[in-house]
Amino acid sequence: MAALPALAPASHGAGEDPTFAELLALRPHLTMDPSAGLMMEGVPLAAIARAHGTPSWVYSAGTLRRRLGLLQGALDEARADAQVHFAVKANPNLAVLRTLAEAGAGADVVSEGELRLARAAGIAADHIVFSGVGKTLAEIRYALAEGIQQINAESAEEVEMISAIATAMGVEAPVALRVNPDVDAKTHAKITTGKSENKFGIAIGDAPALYARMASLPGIRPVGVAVHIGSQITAGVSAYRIAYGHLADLVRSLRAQGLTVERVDCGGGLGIPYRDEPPPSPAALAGAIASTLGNLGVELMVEPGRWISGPAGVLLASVILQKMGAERRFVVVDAAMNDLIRPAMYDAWHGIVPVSPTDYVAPIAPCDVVGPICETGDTFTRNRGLPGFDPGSLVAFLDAGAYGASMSSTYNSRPLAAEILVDGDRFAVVRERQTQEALLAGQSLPSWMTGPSPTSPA
Ligand SMILES: Cc1ncc(COP(=O)(O)O)c(C=O)c1O
Ligand SMILES: N[C@@H](CCCC[NH3+])C(=O)O
Repeated sequence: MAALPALAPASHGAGEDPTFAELLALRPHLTMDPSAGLMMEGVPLAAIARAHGTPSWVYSAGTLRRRLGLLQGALDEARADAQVHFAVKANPNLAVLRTLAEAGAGADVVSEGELRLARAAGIAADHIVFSGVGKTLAEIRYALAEGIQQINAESAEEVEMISAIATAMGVEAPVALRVNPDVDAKTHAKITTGKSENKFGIAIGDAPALYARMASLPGIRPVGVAVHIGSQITAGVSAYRIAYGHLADLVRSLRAQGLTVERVDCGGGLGIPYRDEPPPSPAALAGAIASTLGNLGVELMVEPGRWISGPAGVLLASVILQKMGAERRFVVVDAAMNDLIRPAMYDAWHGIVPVSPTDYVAPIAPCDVVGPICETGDTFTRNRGLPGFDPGSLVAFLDAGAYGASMSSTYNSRPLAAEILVDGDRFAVVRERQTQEALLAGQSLPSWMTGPSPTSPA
């Protein structure tokens, strides 16, 4: 094996990446113990890797509860009295959902699968909102049969579909209209949802006529309006305030038409600091809600995903090897873009910290951290200052509790990673690592193909 060049110490100065200490200081559930190494709550991450292998997603139950409580507290403080509905797409793990449900969260779902998960986690149907731009007939039927709290309709066409299904079922569908306020949330283009060019919601100018139509249709009970302007919003709360202001005007004009508006769904999108972004605080969001919608006498709800679960999770991975390329050092880990796709998809930055205490005192030098997948895009970071790792060293990718496991795939026929919940000094596997057999399961060969059965040993 070619010897690696000596690693020159690299300093983290102003404008550079945050240091390990800075990253950990902002994530109180992660601490560096001089003998046990990186801990999540009371559990050494090395013990989890020993017991259950890598790559593994590890979630802090305490952090889930704490962040839900902080958000709820900020809303209460601002007198924005809103129900918190966790956006299940951010983290659909059953144990995560149960943790949040026990702490009082409802759910925002976008598919029958998410609805079933939320119900299985113990969230009552009348605490669940069904969002999404393309719900199928079967999904709408299922949601109504469950007794869902609210369906957020996103088009005139969908309103007609819901009316027909509800009428045939002999039920009344509680429907809110998701409007598109044409507001720029100043986030990544792939995750902005409130601009007129985006596929989401109906143009706010078309809302009064459609809401009136909803009131005249059989099988529909118009309950209110909804908005969601994008995700990972870190440019302050001014876009929220503008969107909510439009929503408040809409509520007033609907009421002036004699229509009933009971509820306003304020959406999600509150960002988190992955690197050094200044995120809007829950208090600022709560203030924006209270100042625009607070005196309308409507029930309020919010649908955050990332803000609650993102910081609560890490992706724990092992270094397979280090190699020197022609130009740079590559740290090859056993996690890949099939596990955490955010860097490949959005050029997202995730903190990467070592687990072993010795790696905290070793000199650091720039490297690229990559996975084993056969794509150059399978790169978690470029030019990151990290120590020289021995094979088997553990690293943790931070803020992987939202849009991590939920967006993972089996690309390159890599099994889905295990998921583990930490609560105090306990930890448990809450989703088993997918087996190699499971990867093959469900596949079959057509009758005209000959040869050995795919499930018999070669
Ligand atoms: C309708 C809806 N609500 C809530 C969310 C949750 O977003 P976030 O995780 O950014 O809070 C999303 C995703 O952006 C969404 O599409
Ligand atoms: N999946 C995206 C966010 C999209 C939110 C979905 N509404 C991310 O990882 O940042």
